[in-house]
Amino acid sequence: MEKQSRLLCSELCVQRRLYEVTLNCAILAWKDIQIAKKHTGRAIYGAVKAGSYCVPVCEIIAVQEKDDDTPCKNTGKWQKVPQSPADPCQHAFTVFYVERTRQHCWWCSNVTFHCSDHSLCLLWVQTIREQLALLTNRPKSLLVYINPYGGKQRGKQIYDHKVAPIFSRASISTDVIVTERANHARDHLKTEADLKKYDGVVCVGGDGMFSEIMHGLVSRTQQEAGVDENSMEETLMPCGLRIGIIPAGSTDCICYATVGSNDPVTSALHIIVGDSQAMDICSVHNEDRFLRYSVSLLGYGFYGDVLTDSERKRWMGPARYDISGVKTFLSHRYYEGTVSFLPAEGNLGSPRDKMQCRTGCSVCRQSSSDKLVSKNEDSVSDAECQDTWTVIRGKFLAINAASMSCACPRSPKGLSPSAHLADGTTDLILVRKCSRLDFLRHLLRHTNKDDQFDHSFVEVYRVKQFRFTPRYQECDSEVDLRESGVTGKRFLSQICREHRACGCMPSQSNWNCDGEILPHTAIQVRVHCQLIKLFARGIEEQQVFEDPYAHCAI
Ligand SMILES: Nc1ncnc2c1ncn2[C@@H]1O[C@H](COP(=O)(O)OP(=O)(O)OP(=O)(O)O)[C@@H](O)[C@H]1O
Repeated sequence: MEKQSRLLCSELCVQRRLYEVTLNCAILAWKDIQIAKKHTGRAIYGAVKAGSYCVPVCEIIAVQEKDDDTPCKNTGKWQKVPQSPADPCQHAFTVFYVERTRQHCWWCSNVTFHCSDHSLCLLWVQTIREQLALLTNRPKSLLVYINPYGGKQRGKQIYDHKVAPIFSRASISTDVIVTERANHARDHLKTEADLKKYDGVVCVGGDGMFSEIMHGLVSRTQQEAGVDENSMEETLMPCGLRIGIIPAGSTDCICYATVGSNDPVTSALHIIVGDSQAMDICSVHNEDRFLRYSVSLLGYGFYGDVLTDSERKRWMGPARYDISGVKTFLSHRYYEGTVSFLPAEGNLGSPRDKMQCRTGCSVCRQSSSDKLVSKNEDSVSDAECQDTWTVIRGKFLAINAASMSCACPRSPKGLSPSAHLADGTTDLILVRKCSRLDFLRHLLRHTNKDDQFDHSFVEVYRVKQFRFTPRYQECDSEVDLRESGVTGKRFLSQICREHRACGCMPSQSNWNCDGEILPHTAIQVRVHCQLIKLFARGIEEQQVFEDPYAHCAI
């Protein structure tokens, strides 16, 4: 058997009749190693037909020596390669790798190489393992929280059947905690978890569960760094551990917007290959009190009302959002108040830029970090920008701040298609009072390709900070000056100026903060650039999926 040791390269190449494993230090080539049939699907078949095939070794998940006495049971579809007496292939190893399928989904595929020489097989296995061990961005130990009640209550089942076997295949050790109550994961992360033991934290659940994990991790990091979360002026400390999301909720918006699908296996594979996607976080304060963090949508008016109504209909399951949506649309309520904001620098683009990348593909991430560098070089501190605050007063059907596209299966482009995950900004969308028909036209554009901002009653700004004060609280401050008694103050603050005679309650909505209702309507919001990292890579461009050479990662 001829062994060759040449070239430096990080690829495993398969060529027509000569199969070569090309790893970091050597190409090992043997003519008698065969791909075990074309049973793993069109990727390998296409590769053999096309004549050559190369993709980075970094998307190999694992390699396993195959015990020839045990028939391969991986998918149930596998057949052992028939062995002829003239060509006995008694030894084999299986490479597990990422295969891209449709709609941004990944699949764990495998291919088995057969060889007559046992020591050769072992050398391949050992060399591939050594190369995998060099990939230090891959997690080896994870802390997993499962919400057994999220979505259709299948979180535990999804983890046990779809995710745990691939983690184990990739030799990732896990500590699993099945939550027993709301905020169990957040509190555990904040106070008890021994985070030094782990390379990442994984949540199995929906957006609410992700929010718990994110709050726990961000708060813990600030505590350890001695940062006061109640102060709007403090610069928050970025978290060291990455977060993985295994989708098992009702909407799974954050997973969808960062990975491109809500498929648990795809998310597990992104965790295994050690992807990293930075993400901005908005802190929300009411005066000097920290309320919550937000990563996706802060919505007052329409989206606040939909959430408030849907919370009363939890028993309906995911259908509650549709019913509450229709009800809220028909009620057509508008709210008065003042929005003030600090616009982002011009080089960070505009929400009306043509959509290029929804979430930060590698190209976009690069350009974004370039912009961030230039921003730092300019040293434009928030303090220097204080005098550029813009103030808008009016009657609004909706005030939305989208820190990411908020794309989901219902709205494939999302609320703000060009919003970037990690550029330190949020897109502030103001929908002014308009007719029901106009508002319907605007809402429908979330579901098609038309420009949803192209209406006279819609304004959109890319901002770094914003504040909202509802009209009745503006009255409040005026009343404060005149009233000295606390009781009187509280009473009058509830009464709308125009309706003093009738004493009716002023019209007010709630803020929907990533699916949670905030207890205050007057809020101050500040975007913190790249505060956390996810095990994700943004939505890959479609060509990656359409390229026949990119279907498999070996
Ligand atoms: N063991 C538990 N019992 C009850 N509630 C829990 C438990 N664990 C977590 N929770 C809470 O359940 C809420 C909803 O969970 P989750 O986000 O996983 O599902 P969902 O609401 O169906 O999905 P989505 O948020 O994507 O719409 C979260 O806010 C979380 O705090």
